Amino acid sequence: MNADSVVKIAVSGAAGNIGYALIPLLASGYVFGDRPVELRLLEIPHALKALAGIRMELIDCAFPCLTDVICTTDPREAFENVDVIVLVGGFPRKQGMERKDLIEANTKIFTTMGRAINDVASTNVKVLVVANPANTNCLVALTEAASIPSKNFCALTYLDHQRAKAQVAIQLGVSTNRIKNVTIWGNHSNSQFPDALTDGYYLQDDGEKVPLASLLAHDLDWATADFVTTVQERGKHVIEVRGASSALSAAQASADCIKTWLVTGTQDGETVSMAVYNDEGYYGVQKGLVFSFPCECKDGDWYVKTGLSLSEFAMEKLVITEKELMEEREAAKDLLSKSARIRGYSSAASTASMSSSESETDLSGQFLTSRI
Ligand SMILES: NC(=O)c1ccc[n+]([C@@H]2O[C@H](COP(=O)([O-])OP(=O)(O)OC[C@H]3O[C@@H](n4cnc5c(N)ncnc54)[C@H](O)[C@@H]3O)[C@@H](O)[C@H]2O)c1
Repeated sequence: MNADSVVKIAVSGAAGNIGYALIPLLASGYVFGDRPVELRLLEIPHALKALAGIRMELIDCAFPCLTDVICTTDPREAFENVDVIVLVGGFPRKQGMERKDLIEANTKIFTTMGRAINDVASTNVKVLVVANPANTNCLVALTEAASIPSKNFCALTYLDHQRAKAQVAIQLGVSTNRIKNVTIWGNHSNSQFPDALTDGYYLQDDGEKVPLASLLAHDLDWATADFVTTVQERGKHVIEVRGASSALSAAQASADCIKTWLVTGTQDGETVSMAVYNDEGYYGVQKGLVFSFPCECKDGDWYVKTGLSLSEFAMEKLVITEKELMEEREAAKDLLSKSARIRGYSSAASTASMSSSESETDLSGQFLTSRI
């Protein structure tokens, strides 16, 4: 990205709870500094009126860097030649809904998103998937966007990463920003493995890195049990207490993920958790899954940190979350089988490709373009 040019950012699900909290972070300069920003806000037709209201509020904020706000129900208009796409819009889990039904509904949406990205986005576009099931939605989108490098995609586990840092900081009675290199492994779901012990450290004033494994040596029961379940179930707990999902922290984590990935990079020796396409079989995890790993970011790219030595306990946890992701991929694959350009995944139907006109009807033809 050219540091002076307008940064064009598309946000799907922009009128939803996370969208409402995320958009000001993108428009205010929090992520991209004083670079001019153009926003393309994508929604489904019934949310278009609410979106028009958000556009009014954005105008009223008088953000100095915000050059334009385009509201649309057409993913092609939203994604054309943008630099960044944040996919927040998805089909919500309803009471009594099976996980496979959730995957089915979202696979349709993310098939459409992926194809639109493929058809109109620049090959340099960077895509962050927030909507759940985030890892598998990301896999579907990058599979369909075959002309865009898979390295340009990631799914959000940065919120889980921040939750893990905060829990360790509370346990040790220290400030959160001193806790580095905790890792969320695997899926953004209850099967994830929040790991403080493998690479985590406490950064002292003098720059010395004290391993969390030694600081928590007398607290291993906590680090391998309570800590893990607290982070895994934090989203559910917030809903119970707040009566609504964790939109504020999810928006903040989305903004911080984009900023670290695309603007600042990680500090030397530091990692953040990002769910990325595993084309290398990192840590023995099956190739072809979008899996959360410890990542370093530099010059707009992520790199999985390799060479960490995982305990037997950690390996067992990785297998659990890997299995869930394989099941999700299997469920999505059945739906993708008509188009199925599944990267790293052999499918008998993988050669038959659906045309983009077919794909538009996939989402019940509900998109209509409307530039407000
Ligand atoms: N990865 C994470 O860490 C994380 C954390 C919290 C929430 N989430 C997920 O983020 C998603 C959004 O959460 P929310 O609280 O904002 O939900 P929300 O229901 O308030 O908003 C979702 C918005 O998406 C829109 N939408 C639905 N289908 C769309 C489509 N095909 N195209 C464009 N927009 C569409 C809806 O109209 C709605 O405005 C959910 O899937 C949620 O589970 C992820």
